[in-house]
Amino acid sequence: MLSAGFATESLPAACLAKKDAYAVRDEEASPEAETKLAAGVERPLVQTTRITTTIIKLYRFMIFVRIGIFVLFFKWRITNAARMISPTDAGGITTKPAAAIWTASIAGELWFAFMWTLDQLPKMFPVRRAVNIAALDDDSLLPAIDVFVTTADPDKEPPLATANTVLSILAADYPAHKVTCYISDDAGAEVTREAIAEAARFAAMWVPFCRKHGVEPRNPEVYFNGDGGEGSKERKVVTRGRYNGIAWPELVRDRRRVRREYEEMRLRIDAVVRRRRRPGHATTDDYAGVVQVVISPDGVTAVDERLPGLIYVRREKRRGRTHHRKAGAMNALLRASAVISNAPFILNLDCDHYVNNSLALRAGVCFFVERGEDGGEVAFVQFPQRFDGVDPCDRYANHNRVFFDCTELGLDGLQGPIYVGTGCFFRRAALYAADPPRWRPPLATAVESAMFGTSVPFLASVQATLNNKEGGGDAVDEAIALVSSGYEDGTAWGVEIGWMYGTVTEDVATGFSMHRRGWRSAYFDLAFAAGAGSRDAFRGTAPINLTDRLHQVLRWAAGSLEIFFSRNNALLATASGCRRRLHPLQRAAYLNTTVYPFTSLFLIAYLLFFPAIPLAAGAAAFDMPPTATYVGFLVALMLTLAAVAVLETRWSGVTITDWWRNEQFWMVSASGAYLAAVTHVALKLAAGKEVSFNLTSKRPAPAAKPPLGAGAGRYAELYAVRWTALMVPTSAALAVNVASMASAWMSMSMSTAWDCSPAAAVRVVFNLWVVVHLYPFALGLMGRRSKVLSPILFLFCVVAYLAIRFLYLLLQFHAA
Ligand SMILES: O=c1ccn([C@@H]2O[C@H](COP(=O)(O)OP(=O)(O)O[C@H]3O[C@H](CO)[C@@H](O)[C@H](O)[C@H]3O)[C@@H](O)[C@H]2O)c(=O)[nH]1
Ligand SMILES: [Mn+2]
Repeated sequence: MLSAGFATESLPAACLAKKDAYAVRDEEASPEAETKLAAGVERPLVQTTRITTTIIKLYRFMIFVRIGIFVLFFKWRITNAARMISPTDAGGITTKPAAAIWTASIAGELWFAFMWTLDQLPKMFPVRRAVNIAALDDDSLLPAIDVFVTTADPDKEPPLATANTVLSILAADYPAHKVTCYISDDAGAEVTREAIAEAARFAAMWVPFCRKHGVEPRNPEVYFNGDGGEGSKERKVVTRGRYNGIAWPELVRDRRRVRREYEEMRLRIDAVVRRRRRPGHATTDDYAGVVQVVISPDGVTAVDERLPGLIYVRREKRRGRTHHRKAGAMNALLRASAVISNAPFILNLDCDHYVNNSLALRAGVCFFVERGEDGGEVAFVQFPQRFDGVDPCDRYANHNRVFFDCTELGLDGLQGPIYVGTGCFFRRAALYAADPPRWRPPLATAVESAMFGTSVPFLASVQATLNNKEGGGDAVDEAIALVSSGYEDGTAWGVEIGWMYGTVTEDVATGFSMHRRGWRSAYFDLAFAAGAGSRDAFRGTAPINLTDRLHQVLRWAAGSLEIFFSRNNALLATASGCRRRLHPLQRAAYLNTTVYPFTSLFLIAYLLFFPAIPLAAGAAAFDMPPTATYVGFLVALMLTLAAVAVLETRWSGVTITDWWRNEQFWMVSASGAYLAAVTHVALKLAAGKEVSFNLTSKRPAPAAKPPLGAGAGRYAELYAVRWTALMVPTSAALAVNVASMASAWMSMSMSTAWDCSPAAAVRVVFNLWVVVHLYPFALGLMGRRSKVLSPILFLFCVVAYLAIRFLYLLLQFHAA
């Protein structure tokens, strides 16, 4: 479709001319691509190294070996099936249900193989990034940044935490006059506004303190009261090391003073929150827009130290009007900031994600100021999402290590990782539906109000941005008009421009809309690049409670399917008829992130129906004796799966435990939450029922009374069970597989005839495989009792018994 104000007719021609769209180029980047601010910078700012170890080569090789086995397996399976189902075959299956099961299982196996391949292929060419932050030491070289923080519910997102996030941004190591922080309050809550005002007051003391002593992290709550998850020890060591000498007593003195002030701020915010809880302070979803300058972008505080600008934004909400959740909030901020600071680059943080490494902003802009290989073509830079307060075992795979530390690295080697929300830097022009310089026709015409809306100052700012000029102003009144609920009516907002609407995972859709235009993106793990023991750029909170976690996964899965059934479908979407702008493997990755919930349909058949049939039917009617070929294939597939996994952990540095957690949680969520997501989206397609955005709670739920011997403890959340319908299919699967094992156990001890059935042996192995995957789920269901009863012991007995039994069986089978 249209791209902002550029002659679109010439686009396909331009695409054809650039045949090799995704090869690494060595030609000069177009002059437009250069940020003029950084003309005199020592290059390169960003160093990209492809991982070329022997391990990665083995890894690629094993992927192809496994795909080869898949091909052979399915060839065998399908010819075999055709013969088996054929009614003329004497030894074949004759009953209809058996034939149906046979067919369904082949379909399922094909799907699993397809998904595995989609998952692995984009990881074959990973890269690592390093940045040269020191090269941007001269502050005049740094571009301006607007930081967007979104908050939506003061109950689930405590205002104190939001205030701390804001403080960590204000205190980040970046020239104050080049940072403006915008906070979007989607609850229209007075309490949030007051908390922000308190934060601004305290910032006058906090920011100079951080700068003077170089403290980390610059989130005061974590600095003073942090639970030491990431190492309070480290904090002390580092600070002491740096303050060898006379400055140490001074830090202690300052720290005490600032801490006292911080505690007072905390108390004041607490008081505001309590006041709000009283009746009469209910929030509504109907209120006027507010844009309030809390700290003026060019203001100087009392202590004569400049602070970054801080703007509180409450977009207008009217009953009966859709507000498009986070995407709508981000778009409102995009417009409001355009007429105030109009920085060329934007950082998005959710209200719980604070700046944990004060160099994060400098690291982020390196990618935009760079003009080398990716010069001027990087639309966004995603940072890994790291979390505080996750239980050490990471029972529900909250850290998503395999995604952040493998998949994103792989995609980074293929033009661009996926945008997954908080912790991401953007190029403003890319959000205005502009094409990257390489695809951009030279003629830039007027910015159309039909797309951008009718605000003249805003259109002027868009024009300035697209032409790489500065421009902005302090049009606060105009900003209020820009956050009105009707501004976007009849425009291209959410469709072409800004954050995308129509899905609850606006992040994936928005990143995709940029990639399809030919923009690249980057992934940067600051802590890894800076070496062992370094600080993550940002940190946030994650739901460690099974119920919350399942709801989060449900939302992601439903949002992904919404994208699949939208104009942003990975297979169909093109930009101006140019298919070549997306790398095919990048497309595969997007396909993967949008179809994965369908896995649940097959998985539930495997986990629930297939094991249940012999139990219910009572007879081994459907037991086909597994042929040696079949068992051979199974073993080969399992071995190659393990080999690929081990090699993957070796090149990426993810631990085997992380990988295993990931596998386990995959089964837990695929059997419950994905299934619900498929249902939701089917309902949406059939009956137009919207998928709801269930905000993730950032505060631990009030812990239930601890039983004797088990205190509330640090991870009390982990043991609070709140039943939800999402748990039903998974619980059923767990029950069926345990029952199936139990019945096998019983018949093994009762009859000897059964012992010789290899079909039953295969089934028990499968049951066992399911149960070990669902083990974290079982722990979750047991809640607090899981601490007392130690289900490990119980399961271990079952497993040990079955293993011995199985070995015995095998021996007998071979002897016979
Ligand atoms: O109407 C809304 C709903 C949400 N939000 C904000 O959106 C953010 C993300 O919400 P959260 O409940 O924390 O979702 P998570 O699943 O934890 O977040 C991940 O997934 C989301 C997409 O589902 C992305 O938007 C996030 O950036 C990403 O971190 C929070 O800052 C909210 O305040 C709004 O501003 N308005
Ligand atoms: Mn979140």
